Amino acid sequence: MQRSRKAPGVGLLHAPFALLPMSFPKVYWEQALELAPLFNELVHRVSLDGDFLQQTLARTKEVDPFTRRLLDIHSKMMELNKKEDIQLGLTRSDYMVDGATDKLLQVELNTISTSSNGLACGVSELHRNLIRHHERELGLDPASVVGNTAITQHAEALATAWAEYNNQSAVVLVVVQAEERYMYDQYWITVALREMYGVTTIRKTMAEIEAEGDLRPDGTLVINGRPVAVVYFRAGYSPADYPSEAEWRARLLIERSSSIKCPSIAHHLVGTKKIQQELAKEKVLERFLDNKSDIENVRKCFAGLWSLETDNIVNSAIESPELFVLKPQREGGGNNIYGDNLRETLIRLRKDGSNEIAAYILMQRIFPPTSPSYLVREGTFVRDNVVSEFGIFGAYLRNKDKVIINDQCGYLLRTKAASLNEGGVVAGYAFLNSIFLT
Ligand SMILES: N[C@H](CCC(=O)N[C@@H](CS)C(=O)NCCC(=O)O)C(=O)O
Ligand SMILES: [Mg+2]
Repeated sequence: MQRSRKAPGVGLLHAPFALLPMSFPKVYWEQALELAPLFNELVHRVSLDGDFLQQTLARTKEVDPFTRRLLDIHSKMMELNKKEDIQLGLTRSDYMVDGATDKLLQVELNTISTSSNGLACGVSELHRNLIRHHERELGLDPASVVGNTAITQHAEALATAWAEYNNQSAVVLVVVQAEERYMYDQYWITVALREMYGVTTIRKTMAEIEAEGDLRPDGTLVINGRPVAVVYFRAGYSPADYPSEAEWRARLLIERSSSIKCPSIAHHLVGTKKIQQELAKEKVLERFLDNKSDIENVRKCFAGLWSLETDNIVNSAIESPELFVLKPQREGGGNNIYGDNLRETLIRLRKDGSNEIAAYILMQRIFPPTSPSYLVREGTFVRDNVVSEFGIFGAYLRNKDKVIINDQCGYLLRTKAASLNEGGVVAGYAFLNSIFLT
């Protein structure tokens, strides 16, 4: 409808969901839970190493204007020697079970706008109700559907960060897209913030922040007279979020402020695919994590990750493109390259000999086991053979040397037709799902 995506309550459509929960082996659930605080700590440590971020992304910077703009803001903060005493990271580490080896492999680590934290809770409640309602026919135990703590734990992390900022009249600023199909996912978090913690949130686009935001001499970010304690980015992760210089000025204004950024520019950069690929190289984890078994546990969930500088890998990807995924430094779903398109892109990049290869990474394609499912979209269902991607949200809050929160904070299961390459709910491919442990 005309004003849907702008005005709440107009032109509602239910989010796509799988009709019944998916059985998920407890061993993988526990492994992913154990990894959450390790990835939180890893993201934090890497975000502090500005030179590592700049050097690893230096070649990408030459060919990818979006990443270059992010890096420019990051280097400005380094020049200013800007310190972020209070750091809040709300991340999500996404995994797939590799059918060939039964290993849980990380697809990627998201460090900005990790969404569906709201809707994911709704799906597990919906599944519980359905199973309770049809207990006889289904023969499933409603209590076996794993509850989702994502709303309450995200609200708790944001409220605790707000309290650390220690200004009673301050607000949480939610940075949103001008047209947002997913606004109800966001609302669950902001309603919980108000009702559970009495914390006020305001929703602004980057353009509105540029127009209405100011920095006080002490660094306080003020929007319409309200000091901002926390900036919660639910936009700003894609070039589409920066249609003009105004949005880039807004990002810089936020970074220069004393507000707690979720994420800071450094935290944001840690979530790029190039950094993911660099961290998978020999001995790199040892730079950031101390404990041997932690390093072991993180490393064993890494899939194959390569830059395009390694000829033999590019050759095998050209020969069998179906075993790889070609990834640009983009977030939000729908950006990855598969199959024949992957082969053609690699051949073109090789022929051009251009350094555009630094804009991409190659990743081992993971083939999870398939199972039947009923997928519900716009009130109708289809039965299909599906695969799923399992994400654990992470919350990390630190004030100088004090780690206040370092925990998992809920889960997201996304299910899609096994025949599809791309995933993503907002991107229009995947369906929200929940799990029962087996
Ligand atoms: N509109 C933005 C959507 C933000 C977004 O797409 N985030 C990516 C990671 S960057 C993500 O977490 N996707 C999980 C849900 C999916 O599969 O679509 C919001 O509400 O914040
Ligand atoms: Mg992502």
